[in-house]
Amino acid sequence: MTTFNELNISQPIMKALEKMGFEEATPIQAETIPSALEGNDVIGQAQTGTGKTAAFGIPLLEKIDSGQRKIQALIVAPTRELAIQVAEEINRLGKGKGIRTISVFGGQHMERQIKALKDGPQVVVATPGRLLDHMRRKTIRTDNVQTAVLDEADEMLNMGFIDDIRDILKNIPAERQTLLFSATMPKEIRDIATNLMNNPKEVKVKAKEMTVENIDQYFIEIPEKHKFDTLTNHLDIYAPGLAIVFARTKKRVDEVTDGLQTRGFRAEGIHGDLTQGKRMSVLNKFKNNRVDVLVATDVAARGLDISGVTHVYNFDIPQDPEGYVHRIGRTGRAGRAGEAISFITPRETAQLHLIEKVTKSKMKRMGPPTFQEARRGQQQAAADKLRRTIDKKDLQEYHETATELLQDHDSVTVVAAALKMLTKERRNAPVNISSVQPISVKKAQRSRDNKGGRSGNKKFYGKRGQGGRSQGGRNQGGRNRKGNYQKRQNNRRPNS
Ligand SMILES: Nc1ncnc2c1ncn2[C@@H]1O[C@H](COP(=O)(O)OP(=O)(O)OP(=O)(O)O)[C@@H](O)[C@H]1O
Ligand SMILES: [Mg+2]
Repeated sequence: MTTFNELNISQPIMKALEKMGFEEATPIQAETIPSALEGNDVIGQAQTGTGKTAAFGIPLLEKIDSGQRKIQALIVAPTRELAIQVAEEINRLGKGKGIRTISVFGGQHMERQIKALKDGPQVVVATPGRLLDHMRRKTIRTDNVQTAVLDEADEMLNMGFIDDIRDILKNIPAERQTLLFSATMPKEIRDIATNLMNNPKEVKVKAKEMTVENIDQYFIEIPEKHKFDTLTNHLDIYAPGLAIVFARTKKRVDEVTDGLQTRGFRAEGIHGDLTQGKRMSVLNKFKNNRVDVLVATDVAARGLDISGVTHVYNFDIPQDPEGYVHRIGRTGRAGRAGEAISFITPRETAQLHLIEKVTKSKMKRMGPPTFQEARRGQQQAAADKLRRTIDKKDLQEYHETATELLQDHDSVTVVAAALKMLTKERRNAPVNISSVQPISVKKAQRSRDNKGGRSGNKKFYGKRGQGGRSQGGRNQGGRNRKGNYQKRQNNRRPNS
């Protein structure tokens, strides 16, 4: 256990940490902060939800001269919502030191961003495409940048973003400190990373599995055409707090969302074809519990820190193991428990095994829940409602009517009627989801075996998403909480 005190952190930042409820440093923070404070380049790898943001945020903030209203640190993140979220956390950490952090990303008015940039923030968090735009327009000047950070580094150095990242780094003074963080770092990507850095220290928090151990992982083997009913049955039985459902394409996200709404769930979809305004409003509703199920492409797979997510569903199995790690890492954050349920079609069992092998974790088989079990789940939810009402103990004025009812009927019948009225009748309208090809493991495996060469890699990763440019980020979130944590995770690319 390491306290922040032992890490030589300045008073204003210590105060911020206290305010945020951080009592002790997480392992990745304990291991990277001292090295980064010494000025080293660092590659930091630790599981999802283990505080990597503060691990790079604290050292970069310590170096900033808040009297100077010039950009001194640049953080690059793959999606807009993540850029927003990271900026929020860095702002919280740096506020007491008078440091201002803003985010800039595609899909937002340039003029508005230029105005914010003129205000003299010392830290800018950006998606790559928009950052390059600002660099070309000289609305972002890099002469005073001392620290460059790639959050979700393996994603940023992947096919979609690598060219932009090279251009960005070329424009930042060579004496800079470079910090790279992610829950996953495939070897071939690490090699690329090392070339862009100055003798980096590699810190990998040791963990048995790549995934977080407090996430219970399950798989359900089912044919494609039964996925949707299985999903709604499962949601009924286990009544998650907040759930994220990952689907492979934007079209499937739309279809699953529509289907869930038809069946009475408070669901919304998020993917890269939506306007930025819509993306933000959907995410905000999800964070404020006005939406219970977020259906998403991989645009929501990385980095997002939303408290209250208890279940992650892989409606479609991800294309690579790193993607799996990041997706399921949206739950089980900062030491909390979570569940991940992956739907596997019979032809995708090889992909399941590949994921298990690479992540060194095991998914337990679960039978598909039946409609009867789902009905029972709905009744349980009604019974819970009844129990909560009983607990409130303000039923006096109903006693007389209740007694009358019990004179005419036995108590079980009366309670059964009340339950029937409270049970959410699931509209069982048929829902059709257009089918997709099963994931072929051969392709993924081939490129994995073809280590070393960028071309092999390209083939593998090239599938996901085209063109790295401001695909989009998003998300904010970042809530602080006390105490315990856990870690690790993996990643993939927002093709949405
Ligand atoms: N030392 C700490 N003590 C308690 N909570 C912390 C601590 N450090 C970070 N947190 C909280 O833990 C949560 C996860 O942190 P963060 O988003 O930085 O994780 P991450 O490692 O970047 O995950 P991912 O790999 O998914 O991006 C956040 O809500 C953050 O505020
Ligand atoms: Mg992160």
